[in-house]
Amino acid sequence: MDRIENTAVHVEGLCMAYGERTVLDDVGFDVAPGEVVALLGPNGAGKTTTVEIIEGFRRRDAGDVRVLGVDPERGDDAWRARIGVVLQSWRDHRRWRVRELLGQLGDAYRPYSTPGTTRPRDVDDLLARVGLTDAAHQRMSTLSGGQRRRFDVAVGLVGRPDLLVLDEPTAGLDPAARREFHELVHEVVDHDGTAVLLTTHDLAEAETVADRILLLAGGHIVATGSPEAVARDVAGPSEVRWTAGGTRHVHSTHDPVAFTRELLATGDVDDLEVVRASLEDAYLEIVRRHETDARAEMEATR
Ligand SMILES: Nc1ncnc2c1ncn2[C@@H]1O[C@H](COP(=O)(O)OP(=O)(O)OP(=O)(O)O)[C@@H](O)[C@H]1O
Repeated sequence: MDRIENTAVHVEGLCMAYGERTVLDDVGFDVAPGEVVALLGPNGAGKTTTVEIIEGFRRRDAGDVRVLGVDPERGDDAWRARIGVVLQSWRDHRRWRVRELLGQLGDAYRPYSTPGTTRPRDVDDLLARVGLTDAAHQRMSTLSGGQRRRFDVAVGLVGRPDLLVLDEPTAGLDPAARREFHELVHEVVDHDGTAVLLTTHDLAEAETVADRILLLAGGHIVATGSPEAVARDVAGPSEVRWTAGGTRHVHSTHDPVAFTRELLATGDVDDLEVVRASLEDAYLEIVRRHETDARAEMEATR
């Protein structure tokens, strides 16, 4: 029990259907404090459904879910104050000005300050961190899509959450804003020990920010591990490419470190490159395998 109490998110045997359509079938995973976990999967795989259940916005059909030790269906305001949420689309408060609205939303967290955790975060500092200082006095209705997304991330962080749940946080952000967001995630994790659960379709993003990925397909978690481990296990060997005496060589290996060490010991290498299997290769392969299996199962039951 202690293990579950100390886990930021604990999900076990989670099932969810919309009418006849089963979306989640016996899903289980944990997120530890200070861990960044990316939930991946094709369109309609059930990522948003999963995060909405965790946020307490959607009732599940079955399974055990604990978020910061509490069942989200029974979470009170003090529990909610410890969770930062960035939804897929949040289009309201058009007439408010940016700084004013963030300050107002932040004030709701004030009663939940503790001796070790000052709530809310300083609004001007947060606006600077998400790149909205220059837009601080603009009305919400005048923000661009990307600025609006930066604001959404600020809303998720303003209460200095113990758990931050983000649904496609960087959709619509330009590459610079995307990189700033990744740095911000690393900072809140390192500084505050925040646990982060995010959904994304951007596999490079998952590789950059996540300690661990969960790949959801056909209602199940079909792969889990560090991005490197999943890529290595599924997508096959790495390629070592090198030049020696003016000649190019290529060798496929599951252990590029050992191979490279031996190669360098020969002393005859002018140029060296290791091309690892990418998470994208692994993702496409897992989803393809899963879809083939699901089709075969459907045909067998006809
Ligand atoms: N309120 C609802 N009522 C009925 N069906 C729903 C509802 N919400 C989601 N669904 C269906 O459940 C499935 C999973 O949807 P969900 O939004 O959780 O997937 P997702 O993995 O987040 O997809 P995407 O990557 O497209 O955002 C989809 O087939 C969707 O059409």
